[in-house]
Amino acid sequence: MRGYVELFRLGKTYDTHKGPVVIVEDFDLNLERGEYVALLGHSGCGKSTVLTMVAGLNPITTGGVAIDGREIDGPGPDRGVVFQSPCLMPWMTALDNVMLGVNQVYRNASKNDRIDLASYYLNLVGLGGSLHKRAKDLSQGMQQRVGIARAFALKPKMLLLDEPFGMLDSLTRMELQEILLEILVRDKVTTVMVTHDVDEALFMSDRVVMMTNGPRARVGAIFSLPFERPRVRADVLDHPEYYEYRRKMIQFLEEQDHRKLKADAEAREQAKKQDEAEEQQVAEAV
Ligand SMILES: Nc1ncnc2c1ncn2[C@@H]1O[C@H](COP(=O)(O)OP(=O)(O)OP(=O)(O)O)[C@@H](O)[C@H]1O
Repeated sequence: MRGYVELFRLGKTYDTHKGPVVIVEDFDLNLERGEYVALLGHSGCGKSTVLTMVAGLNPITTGGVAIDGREIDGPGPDRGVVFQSPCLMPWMTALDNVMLGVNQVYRNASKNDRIDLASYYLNLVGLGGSLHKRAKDLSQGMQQRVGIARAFALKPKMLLLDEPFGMLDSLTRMELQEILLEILVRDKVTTVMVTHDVDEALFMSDRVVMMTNGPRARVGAIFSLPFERPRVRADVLDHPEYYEYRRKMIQFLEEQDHRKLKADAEAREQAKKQDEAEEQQVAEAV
């Protein structure tokens, strides 16, 4: 199957002081237009590495990414990225922070149209009353709202979210999850979200992609979720299959843990045997 977004045999090798390390290998994934996919896996397995390669912010070592039939070769306005922390210009207002990108992408639009566009998305994320507040005077949750408005205002084909709610308190997190879903569904933006949170993945996504532990991490399992859209949190939590999906995801993560512990123990055993063999050789030589 070829998708609207295709990640084909995507791989990343980082150069480290111990030599090259293959972090992600043969990562294959297809997304339909408007689909929401969560990437879940243990810390350090390579989730952000995959996301930043799709964003064009991290050079791809092997394979590639195509969006709407075109292979990417760097960052572009067709992909909006929201990180855990939004990196705003602190001395600029909420509106001007969003205008920064809008001015670049919509150069030919009139100034009023550009202001209307930026204000529209700031309104949608609940910041209609704070357009002219400086970013440094906004709470963390409000700053993240600006980051989300900034990404949407560029009308991207794809939204890439790297733990976007990770720094927020649980009430703000839930509110922003719902706002984000509302805009995403309306604008039909194809989304990949990196998260550690099984419940967040279940509430937000159409499919959850479980990554195996690195090195050489890849897609280990994919869960297609049966919850209807628009999502209502209480209905999702009450769905008869919610806890079964949750259990399967946690089981997958636990199995990865066991495999890692086993692989670490085998590596230690191997190293010990090698040391013993070397000592034996030295003793025999003497
Ligand atoms: N520039 C780099 N050079 C060398 N190694 C790197 C580099 N960036 C990331 N890594 C390593 O690659 C592995 C995967 O990192 P990555 O941040 O993609 O994982 P992650 O699954 O997103 O982790 P987390 O859930 O903790 O954010 C880690 O072992 C990390 O130390």
